[in-house]
Amino acid sequence: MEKKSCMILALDVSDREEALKIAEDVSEFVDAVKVGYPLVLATGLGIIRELSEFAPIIADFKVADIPNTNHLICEQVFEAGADAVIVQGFTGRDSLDACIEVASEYGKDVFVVSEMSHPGGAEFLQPVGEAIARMAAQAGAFGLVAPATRPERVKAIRKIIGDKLTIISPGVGAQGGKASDVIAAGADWVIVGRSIYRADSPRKAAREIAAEIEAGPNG
Ligand SMILES: O=C1C[C@H](C(=O)O)N([C@@H]2O[C@H](COP(=O)(O)O)[C@@H](O)[C@H]2O)C(=O)N1
Repeated sequence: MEKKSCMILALDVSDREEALKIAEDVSEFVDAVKVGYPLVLATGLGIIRELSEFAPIIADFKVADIPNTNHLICEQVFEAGADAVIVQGFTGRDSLDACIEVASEYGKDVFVVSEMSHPGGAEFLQPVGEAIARMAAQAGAFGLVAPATRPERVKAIRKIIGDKLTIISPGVGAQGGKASDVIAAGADWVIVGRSIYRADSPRKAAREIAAEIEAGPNG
């Protein structure tokens, strides 16, 4: 993923035409589009290849099963044309290895969820987030998902992994996180959904957030 705007669009809409229109309208301001269950369950897996015309696609399926099932899921994800997949890390090293093995066969990337951005993310996952980050680095993952709502956690995780892994951070805007703050804390990309796709003009919203990132936290 080429870093231009440091922004990833979370395209959590459920209409195919709307998804394609928004992706086209904001494509110059985002470095990738994250597609998850809301859009895929509504429109089918083919949307991944359709959207890949506009940007690299991160398939956010939070893959979290036994190694064999993880292997089978990741094969389908990359066959569908995704450039990366988001997996959970709490299932342990063998399950993560299965995802990374498939990704390397396809020349694609794996992002591992270390900690989550919502309030419940502090209950069970945050206490083991740093251990998951270490495991992901040792396993050869491409990157981590870490919360833009807790920039201090991003800073702590960045300290652990150094520049070995890429950090993508959701939770900007609708969840209260600030894009420039979490980039300053050590994230490489922010993931933005509702603040863009619910805006009257998604293109204008994306341009404004990209400008905020460019200007920095004190800009
Ligand atoms: O901890 C996480 C993991 C997960 C992810 O990115 O993997 N996300 C996703 O990031 C997007 C934020 O959307 P919005 O809040 O900007 O509308 C949604 O697609 C969420 O599913 C989080 O929000 N927090």
